[in-house]
Amino acid sequence: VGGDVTATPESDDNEYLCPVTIGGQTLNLDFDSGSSDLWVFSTSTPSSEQQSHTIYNPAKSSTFKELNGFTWQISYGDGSGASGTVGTDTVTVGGLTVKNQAVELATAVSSEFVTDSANNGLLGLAWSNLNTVEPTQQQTFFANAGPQLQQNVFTADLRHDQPGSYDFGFIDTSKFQGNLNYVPVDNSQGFWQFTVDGYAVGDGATGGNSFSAIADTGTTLLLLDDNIVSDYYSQISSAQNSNSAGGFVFDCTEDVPDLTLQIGDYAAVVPGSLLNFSQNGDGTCFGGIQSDGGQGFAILGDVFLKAQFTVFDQGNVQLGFAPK
Ligand SMILES: O=C(CCCl)NNC1=[NH+]CCN1
Repeated sequence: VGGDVTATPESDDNEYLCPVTIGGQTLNLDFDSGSSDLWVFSTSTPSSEQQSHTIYNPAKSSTFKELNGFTWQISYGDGSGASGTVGTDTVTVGGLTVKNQAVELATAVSSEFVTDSANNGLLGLAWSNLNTVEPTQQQTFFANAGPQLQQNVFTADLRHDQPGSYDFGFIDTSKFQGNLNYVPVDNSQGFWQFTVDGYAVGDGATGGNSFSAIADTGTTLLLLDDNIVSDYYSQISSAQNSNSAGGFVFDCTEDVPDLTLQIGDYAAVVPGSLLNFSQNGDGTCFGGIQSDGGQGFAILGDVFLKAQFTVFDQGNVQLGFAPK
């Protein structure tokens, strides 16, 4: 048994939304390999915060069960957050069904979520030890689905300004070129965390120290150590770190170099076209590479993942990458 679901980018590829059916009700959720809670806008969300969101109504689901007294509270790397209560229901993603899946109902959401009306919640795809439900931590959809999958994997094929897909339980070899390159994952912090062995800017030599990174579909950009960020933007003459823009910007007319991350034997190339991320409206453009804020690991978000086909292998605790 497996599932294939379309991942549709919001404007500027800010995030990717996928249809999920919960107790017969379909909502578009942000699939997030950097967190492990499945939460939704619901009838428990204050009406002032519901705005034009699609909400889940547990009272209309014949399979919903309240987990009495259970709560959750999450904060994300970008400072956004949400909290609420918990129940279980039948959850279906691309034809793959999990019964008695923990579904977290938002009773409070931060402004980033209120104003993002296309996003009706998140489906966490990191490891279950990151789940925030108390008093009893809950399993992710992918962890619960594992036993019924032919291969205990899910894959991500995110694309620039066009629909991509997530597949659960199988690897579609038509979605990538050549062979998959696997690296071991350290899931002790709950992330899809692995080691990057070096980097190169443009057609320069590969150098630098090895560093830790997480594969995170829930983060928009490619967040790296400040030294690498400075080295990269030193190659773009008009680049500057703009407080008002919130990061590095450069003239939109500039030729933007590729970035290559050396992952074991695999040279993961992120083309310059993806690194000129968005227009600021004043002739400057916002870079797809920005600082990771010095938190000790890099965050390889959608800007990186758009350039690779990625296998999240729960069975063997490893990640696989291939060009597309
Ligand atoms: O929170 C993180 C970073 C973990 Cl280090 N990624 N997931 C996410 N979801 C919404 C915004 N960001």
